[in-house]
Amino acid sequence: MKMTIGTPKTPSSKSRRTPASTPGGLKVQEEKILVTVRVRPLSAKELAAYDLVAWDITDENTIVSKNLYHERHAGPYIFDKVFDPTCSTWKVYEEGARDVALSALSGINATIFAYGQTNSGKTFTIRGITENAVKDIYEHIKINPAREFALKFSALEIYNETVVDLLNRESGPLRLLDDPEKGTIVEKLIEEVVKDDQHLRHLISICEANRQVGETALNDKSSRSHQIIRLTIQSSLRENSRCVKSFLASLNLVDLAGSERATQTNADGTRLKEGSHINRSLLTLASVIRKLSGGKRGHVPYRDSKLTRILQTSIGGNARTAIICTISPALSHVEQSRNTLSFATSAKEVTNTAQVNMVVAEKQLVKNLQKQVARLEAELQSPEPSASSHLRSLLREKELKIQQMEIEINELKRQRDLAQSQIELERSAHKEPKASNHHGPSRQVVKCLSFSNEDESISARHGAKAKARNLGSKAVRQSATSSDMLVEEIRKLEMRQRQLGEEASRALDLLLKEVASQRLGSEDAAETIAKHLSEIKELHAVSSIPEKIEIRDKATLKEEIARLNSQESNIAFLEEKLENVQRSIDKLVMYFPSGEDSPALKTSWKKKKVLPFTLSNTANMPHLIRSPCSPMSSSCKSVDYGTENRAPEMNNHVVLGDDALQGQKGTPCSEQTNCISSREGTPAQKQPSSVSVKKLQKMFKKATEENIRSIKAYVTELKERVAKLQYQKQLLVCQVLEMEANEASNDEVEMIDQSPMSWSLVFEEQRKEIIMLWHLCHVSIVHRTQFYLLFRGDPSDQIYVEVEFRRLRWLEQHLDDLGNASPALLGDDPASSVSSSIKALKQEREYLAKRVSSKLAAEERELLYLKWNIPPEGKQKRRLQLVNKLWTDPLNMQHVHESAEVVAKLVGFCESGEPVSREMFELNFVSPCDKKTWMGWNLISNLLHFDKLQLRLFKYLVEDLLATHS
Ligand SMILES: Nc1ncnc2c1ncn2[C@@H]1O[C@H](COP(=O)(O)OP(=O)(O)OP(=O)(O)O)[C@@H](O)[C@H]1O
Repeated sequence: MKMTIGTPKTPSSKSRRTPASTPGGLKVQEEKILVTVRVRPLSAKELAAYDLVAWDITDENTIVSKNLYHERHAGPYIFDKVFDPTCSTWKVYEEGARDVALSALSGINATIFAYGQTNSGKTFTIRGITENAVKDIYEHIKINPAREFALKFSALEIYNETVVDLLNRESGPLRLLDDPEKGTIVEKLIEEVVKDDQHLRHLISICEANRQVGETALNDKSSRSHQIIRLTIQSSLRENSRCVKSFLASLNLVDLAGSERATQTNADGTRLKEGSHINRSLLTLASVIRKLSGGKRGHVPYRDSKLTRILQTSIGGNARTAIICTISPALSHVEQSRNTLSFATSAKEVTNTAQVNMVVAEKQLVKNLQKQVARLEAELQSPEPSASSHLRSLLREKELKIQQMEIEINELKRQRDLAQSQIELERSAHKEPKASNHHGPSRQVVKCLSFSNEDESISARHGAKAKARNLGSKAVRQSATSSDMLVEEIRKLEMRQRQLGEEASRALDLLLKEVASQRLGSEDAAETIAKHLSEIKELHAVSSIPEKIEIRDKATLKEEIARLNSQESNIAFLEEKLENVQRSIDKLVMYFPSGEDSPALKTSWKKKKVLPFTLSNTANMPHLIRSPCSPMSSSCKSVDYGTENRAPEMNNHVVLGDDALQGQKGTPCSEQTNCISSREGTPAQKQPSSVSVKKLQKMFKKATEENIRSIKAYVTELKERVAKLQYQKQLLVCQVLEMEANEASNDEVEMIDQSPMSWSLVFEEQRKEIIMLWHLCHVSIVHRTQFYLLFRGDPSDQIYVEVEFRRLRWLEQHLDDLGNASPALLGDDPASSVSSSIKALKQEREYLAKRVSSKLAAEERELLYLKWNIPPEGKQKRRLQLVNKLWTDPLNMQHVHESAEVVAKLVGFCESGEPVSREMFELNFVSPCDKKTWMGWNLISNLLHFDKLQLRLFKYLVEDLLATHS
């Protein structure tokens, strides 16, 4: 059967046949391999030997042996073309290779083989084909400016079944690898990007020079190897187009080694070996072709040789293939020529299935289109063909808009009625001048953060809600009152800051006493502590705050912000001092002999959570910030249940209370002399006389150790509270800024109205954005959970949601700008902030994973693993896998909700059963401790880090604001 040859649409092409596969078409085109025969002229040697011409070419497709000696007749052999000795290489290219070769320009793989015995003219022919193909390819590129072409060149040699890179012989033997997409690939084969035709010709010449050649009896420069030159062509339309725009294909130009049998070369051992290898590749090629030409299905031995593995797609695969068989006309080589023609006869029966290869993006495009088609088909078959998902979503959108408009109309109507009734009131007021002003500031609702204590805040909220009801559920903010409230809040915070400072001083006092009474550590330690103490006291003397504040106008508020900002350094100083105290304690703790920290002691410490001192905690607790979920709660409980200091061993009665310590001052105890005088008068004395002095001594030591540890825990707690304070202040500043902004934009409109309905819509939108921002900024998932569960769209949530949204937006922007870091504004190295946020989040997840076993019952755990698709076996622990899945899909609200539920369980959020105050939200960033771990502090550190970034923004904004207003 005659084959059909496709041709790319090139103006220079003498297109005679219908293209097998149009560029861009996806159809798989079946076609036979194009097989031609070229008979070279008799060589000088053959002429000299009076060799006879053994073949007749009866027409352009037929060759037949002359049957000179009336031997068995061979032929006629019919091929796609038979070229006589007078044919030029150009003609051979035009009629036997061109169409196939140029298919590569339109995305179809192409391979041209030269097959024949040694000295028959393979190299001569393939060189000519290559030259002409290069010329045509560049011609085509030139006349197709709309497309962009990218060419890559590679070349290899298979010699003795060893693959060598012809562009880099030194790289040694190359391995063949199987790629699921690309098929067999040659590992580490150099692919040179071709700049132009000259460059390409240069690369070809390098390969020629590098080709393994050897001398045989038949051909002085007989090539003993197979050479494959590969040109990979990618082309795409320069302009975007909706149609398929990018093709990728390879053109292989294959010069095979001599097809004769090895023995015929009269070679020595070495040659035999080469010959056998050559035969192995060629024999495999022949058997592959035989198998495929027979039309039999079954195993095709492609993998039996390197040559057939590499060129697998070219023989019976996704490629267009042409084989030019070269023969000598000489009678002396008639047998070999017959073999070649017999091979060629088989080859022309092989069918290839070429198709246009598109680059991945196009494949994706097609996949998408197929999906779309499938979806549309499904929709067509659905019972409601008209209600496509797109239409439904459009409809929903419209409905929402209508709802919103209705609300707005109602609101406008209501306002009109209100205005009318106010006019009425005004009129009647003129008539009754004594009428009191019922619409004064008391009716205005102020949304504010209240930190004083829970009772206060709750009542404030209730009050606010009651007022809000009076105004018909209208949330109104008015600047003057808000300013007063805010400044008051700031004052409260500062009071608390001072209280914290005082507590820190007290902790230091106690530490000093402990050091003095127990003679712990060195004198240096005592001195250092005394120094810190005086510094803290000094600080508080300096930063004393006026008790009563009078806020009358905006200017005062701005001053307040400026003052507040200058106070930051005091907080930082306090933090630093607490750090120093911490270090002093650490030093002291180091003085204990290592064996002291017995497991029994540890257990006792963990279980009892006793505080050694009455401290000032009991007295101060009501004034301190508490939160049901804050780390404070655990320590508060321990204070409530008693601050008695129990010695860790037995139920002895050693009490190291504050008073006891006071009494011990100046009565140092010396262990070496077994003296227990410092404890005289303490309940320890009441122990039975059988208690040995040594035992008592041990007990004292342990009790002292506990005291120090308690102070340490206490200082930690103070540090956490200072951190929270810091955060609250920043939130306030944010509120102030927001008020200022609102004032600026609403100078004429004094009141900001927002109906509860429109707020709920805004809330939903803003919450979604916040969730996305949390994800992008790697915010703590405990924080996300608490925020998510606390703020569910109540009108009073507005300020919190706005503040959160605002700071996250800034943070996101800041993270975005990392590449162009603006150190002038940001100060520190911002890059570290991203990585540390990610690190902190990772730590947090690890911490939460540890809590899975203790916080969730086995059954509950299993259910969760099932629900969250956690396999029983995996590289990571299941609990970590679970936690790692939480809060990872910000677009899926169900995922978000379920994540929040799991995290809430893990941190024990709200597990105390107490209602959680929104106003206390910012105190709840720390996971409930469990003082056993340091996680609480880790989280707060994370938070601090986060806030420091914000702080820079606030300062910048405040300065900007002040500058604008001044
Ligand atoms: N059609 C042709 N017209 C003129 N000379 C030719 C033709 N074909 C081949 N020759 C000449 O015949 C000789 C052998 O050709 P060539 O080296 O291409 O053979 P080959 O089949 O590649 O041999 P080997 O397998 O040993 O490499 C060369 O000198 C070449 O110039």
